[in-house]
Amino acid sequence: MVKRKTKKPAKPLPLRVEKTSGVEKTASTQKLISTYHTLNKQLSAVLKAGDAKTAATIRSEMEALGGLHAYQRASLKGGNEKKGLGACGSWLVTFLREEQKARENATAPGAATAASPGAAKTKLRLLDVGAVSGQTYAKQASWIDVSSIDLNPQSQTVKKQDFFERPNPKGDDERFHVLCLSLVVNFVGDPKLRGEMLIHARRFLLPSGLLFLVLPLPCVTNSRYMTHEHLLAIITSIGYTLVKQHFARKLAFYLLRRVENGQFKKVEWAKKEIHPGIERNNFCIVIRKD
Ligand SMILES: C[S@@+](CC[C@H](N)C(=O)[O-])C[C@H]1O[C@@H](n2cnc3c(N)ncnc32)[C@H](O)[C@@H]1O
Repeated sequence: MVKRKTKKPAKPLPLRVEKTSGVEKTASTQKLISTYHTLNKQLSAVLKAGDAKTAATIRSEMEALGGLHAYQRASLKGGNEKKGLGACGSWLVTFLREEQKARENATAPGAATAASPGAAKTKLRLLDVGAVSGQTYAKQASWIDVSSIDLNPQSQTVKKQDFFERPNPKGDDERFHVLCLSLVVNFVGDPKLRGEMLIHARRFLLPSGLLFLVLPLPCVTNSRYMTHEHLLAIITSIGYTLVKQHFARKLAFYLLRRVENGQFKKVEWAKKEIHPGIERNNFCIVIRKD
C-alpha cells in the first residue's frame, strides 16, 4: 500500500469546464476525456491543499460530465471493444506470445524470461490495473491468467480496488509475470503519485517480470516536463530496463523489465522544464527518494 502524504495548502486552480454532450463524436469524446483529466488534476491539487469545499465543487463538475463511467466509455472508444482488446492489449499480446514460446522452448535454465523456464507449462499471471471491464486479455485465457482491478469496474470479473491501496505482496504467489498500466498513469493527477504508481507496480512483479506502460503519445513528445529519453532515465532509476517500445499514432507503448535491487540507483526527479514551448502540455512524473 502507498502512503499518501498531506502537504501545505496550495491555491485552488480556477475551474474552467465546458460542457460536452455525450460521446457520439470523436471531437466531443476527446473533449470529455481532456476535461475529465483537467478536473482530476485540479481535484488532486485541492485535496492535497485540504480544500474540501473546492473538491466538492470539482467532484460535482465531474459528475455533471457523467462521472468516471462516462470517462471510461469515452476512453474505450479508442480501443477495439469488438475484438475484446482495449486500446493497447494487442501490441502486448503479440510480444507475450513470443515470450511464452520462449518459455516453452527454453532449454537454458535461468534464462531471463518473465517466468522461469521450469514453469513453462503454467499460465502467465497478469495484473491489469485500470481494467474497466476486464475484456482486454479475455481471448488469451488459455495461457494468460488475468487479475483485473479498477476504481470503477464495469463487470463482475474486475475487482473494485484502488491500486494505491493494494497491500504489498507477502510472497511470490501474490506477484505477477506481467503488470499493465495502460492509460492509467496519465489518469493520476499528481505527478508524485504517478511516480509512486510506477514504484508500487514493481513490488508486484516477479523477478524479470514485465511492466506494460501505455501513455498518450503527447505525454512523451509534447510535454514541457517529459521526453521519451527523460522517461527512460526515470524508469531506469526506479528499477526497470526497457525491453521494447513503440509509438503508434496516438499512443506510446513501453515494455519494461524489472531489475533487481542493487542493480540500479534510485535518484530523485523533480518537476523541471526540459522541453520548452508555448504549445506544450504539462505532463510530468516526479520521483522522491523516500
Ligand atoms: C483510460 S482508462 C484505461 C482503460 C484500459 N486500461 C485501456 O487501456 O484502454 C483508465 C482507467 O484506470 C482506472 N484507474 C485510475 N486510477 C486507478 C487506480 N489508482 N487504481 C485502479 N484503477 C485506476 C480508471 O478507473 C479508469 O477506468
